[in-house]
Amino acid sequence: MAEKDWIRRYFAPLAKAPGAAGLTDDTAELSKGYGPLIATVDAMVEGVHFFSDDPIETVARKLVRVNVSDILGSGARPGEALLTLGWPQAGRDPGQIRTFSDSLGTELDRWGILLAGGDTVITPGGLFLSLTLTGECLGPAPVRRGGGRPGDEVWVTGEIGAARRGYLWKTEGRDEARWLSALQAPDLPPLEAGNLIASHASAAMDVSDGLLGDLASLAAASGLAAQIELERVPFAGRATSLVEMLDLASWGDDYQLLFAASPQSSGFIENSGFKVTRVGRLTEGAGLSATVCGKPVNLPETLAFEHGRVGQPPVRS
Ligand SMILES: Nc1ncnc2c1ncn2[C@@H]1O[C@H](COP(=O)(O)OP(=O)(O)OP(=O)(O)O)[C@@H](O)[C@H]1O
Ligand SMILES: Cc1ncc(C[n+]2csc(CCOP(=O)(O)O)c2C)c(N)n1
Ligand SMILES: [Mg+2]
Repeated sequence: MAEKDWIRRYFAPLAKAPGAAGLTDDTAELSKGYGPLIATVDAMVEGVHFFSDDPIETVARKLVRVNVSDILGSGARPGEALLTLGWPQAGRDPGQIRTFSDSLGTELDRWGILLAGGDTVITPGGLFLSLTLTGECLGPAPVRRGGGRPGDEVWVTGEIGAARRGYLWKTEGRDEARWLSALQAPDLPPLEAGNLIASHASAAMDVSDGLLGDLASLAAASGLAAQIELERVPFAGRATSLVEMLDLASWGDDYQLLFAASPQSSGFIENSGFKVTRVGRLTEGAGLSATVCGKPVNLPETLAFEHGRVGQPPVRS
């Protein structure tokens, strides 16, 4: 079996988008709902975003989720997807493509996403994946990082740092095995989080690179300063020291949602039906400052994951 058979057998059955043309044409016609149409793309590379021995099922799940978080964080509902699959020419059984497509199909269904098309290639390197995902805004426009106002409260969904704990377990045998699942396929807030953000957030984004760095980005985009109260952050497990808090809050791979909202919305947000925690606020000024129980803390220079930065851990498999 090769490219054409993989597409026909494994991906065509998933291509439920009305404009997918059964994956037999050059282009897909994308659907547009009532709200503005948005798109995001996130790639995943073996040894950079996942380990070579991660189950192919979780690689498929993570690929979908890292994109869904961007759509929810814009106050939108996921729509249609385009998949790029770069399969290694050696070292990985092509029989895994079937398992990958089964898991991908289940995960796309879970979020109501319809596959519209994609591309399949062989690569001399490791497994490479990229998903492009559209979304339909639930409000009149996407919620941007830059809409925050002075006095807005800052909220985060779910927990922060579970994937970091999974990585420490995998690479150093530190922490507990139970966190590995969060590294392999992050837990996301539910679809309703997109509605909450559309209705109440002045600014929002997903937390992919690290809570502290991402909050600094949101504040900068809004032309404001941000203050974070670290003892309020819903860390996965118990963070017992400042060093641990800073580590969990600056590593990334969380895919939770970070947003700013007027204090008038706080009652509604607290009763959203899923986990959302107030962690800080936006003020006039610039930059990020942090406190623990009211005491200012010094923040490290590096607050987020960044590809290509000197000092980033080496690519590993
Ligand atoms: N190679 C590229 N070409 C065009 N636009 C890009 C490219 N890389 C990033 N961008 C754009 O830059 C902006 C920021 O991208 P970035 O990947 O940092 O977003 P993010 O959601 O925080 O990322 P990630 O989920 O990958 O951590 C987005 O608008 C994105 O579309
Ligand atoms: C094998 C392996 N090594 C390192 C990491 C850590 N990691 C990789 S990308 C990223 C941030 C988001 O990336 P992007 O900006 O591409 O969305 C993080 C925290 C991992 N998950 N697996
Ligand atoms: Mg993002």
